[in-house]
Amino acid sequence: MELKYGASREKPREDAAMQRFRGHRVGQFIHWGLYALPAGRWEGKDVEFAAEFLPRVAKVPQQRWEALANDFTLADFDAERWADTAVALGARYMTITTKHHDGFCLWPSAHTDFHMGNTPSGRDVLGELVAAYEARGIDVNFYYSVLDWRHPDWRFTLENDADNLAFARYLDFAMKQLEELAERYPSVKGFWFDGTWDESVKANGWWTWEVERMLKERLPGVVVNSRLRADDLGARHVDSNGLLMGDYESGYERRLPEPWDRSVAARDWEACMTIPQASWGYHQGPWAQSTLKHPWDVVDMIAHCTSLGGNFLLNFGPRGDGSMAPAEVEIARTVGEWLAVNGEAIYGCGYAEGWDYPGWGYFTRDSSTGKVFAVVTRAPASGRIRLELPTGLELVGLRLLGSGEYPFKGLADSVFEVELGGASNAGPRVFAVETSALAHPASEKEPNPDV
Ligand SMILES: C[C@@H]1N[C@@H](C(=O)NCc2ccccc2)[C@H](O)[C@@H]1O
Repeated sequence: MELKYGASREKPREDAAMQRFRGHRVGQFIHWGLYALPAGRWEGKDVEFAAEFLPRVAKVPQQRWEALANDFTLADFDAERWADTAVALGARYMTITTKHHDGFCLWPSAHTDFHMGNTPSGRDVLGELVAAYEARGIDVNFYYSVLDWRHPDWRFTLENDADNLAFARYLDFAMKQLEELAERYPSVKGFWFDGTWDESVKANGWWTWEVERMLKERLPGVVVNSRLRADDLGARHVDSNGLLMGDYESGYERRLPEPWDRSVAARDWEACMTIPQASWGYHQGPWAQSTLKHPWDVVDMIAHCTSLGGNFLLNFGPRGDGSMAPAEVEIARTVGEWLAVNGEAIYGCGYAEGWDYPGWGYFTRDSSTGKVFAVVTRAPASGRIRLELPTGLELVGLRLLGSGEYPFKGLADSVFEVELGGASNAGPRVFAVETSALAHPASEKEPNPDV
């Protein structure tokens, strides 16, 4: 059907900026704002919900929440140290919350009084972060919440003309803030929009289309997530013709494509993930701190995303004083050490066409060399994995990354077995899989009939 505000293309972007973003595979998400000060605790009680939702869940009066800006001293904020955490993680890009749902801005915005300029330090947090990360060759993306609990013209629904007039003023305010971000920080590589699920935004697909157009006009190459977009009829992420809006699908929040499904690989996409079970902002309570993910589970998620052609954005929630939480830094270090040895199977890699899901982990393929990797994240109890190659291929070499040539046994045409031995304390093993065409015509693999 004819859409004025639908998808702007039918196929994935193939320009250099998008190829760069796609090849990054691993990003660092950062949620930092006033919510890091109470850190999930209000009036002496732990609020067992996402820390960045505290003002809503604890029904904090607006003035009391705004007063937190006076305590936002940045006593231990050091952009260089944050950027060093991204290097330790092996992240190739970082996405920072410029403004979350509470409306507080990490830059001195000319369009509101609720920003860093009106805090004791007055520091331009965004400016310091862009400089520190880009000095280390890490691209910076901006998260921006369209949802704004504080702005008087924000509306969840549009019930009457007064609502429409107010929300038009709000959309104008948000557009001006986005123009301001593009103007002040022109080296930014992408925008990650959030808070676009309400009826008010869905009824203004034109505005979401205009935002994407404006950013791409001012910042050629900039990458925009699908979560910004609604079409003429209010369809989100994917328009009413089934075409992806924005440049990559961003619906995977605290979840990955389950079950593993090769159809996901048809689009660019990114999954974002918390380190605690369910808080993006730092939450000091045992409800969050007792649920931190194991580094090897993070590695599994990274390989899962890569195997389906997606990026993985791991979230860090710095504390109220600006320091990174030690437990999160430790996870970053462990994952980064794994990537330092095995990143060859992740960076610049994606879906391995023709290689079935093996169950014990994932196959990935280097998008430029075609080299295939086996990432073993769930070693079977048998201590061995079965490598089933696409029909007509035979295994000519196996290289354990970080180690060297590795033995294997042929069981049948295109079926091989690899003894893993005990668990590795260096985390999931990765093998580079070298194949060649079978000398004799391969017998077709027995298809599994629909029994
Ligand atoms: C990337 C995440 N998206 C924001 C969000 O509102 N997600 C939906 C949500 C709804 C209810 C509880 C927590 C999160 C979260 O606060 C993070 O910023």
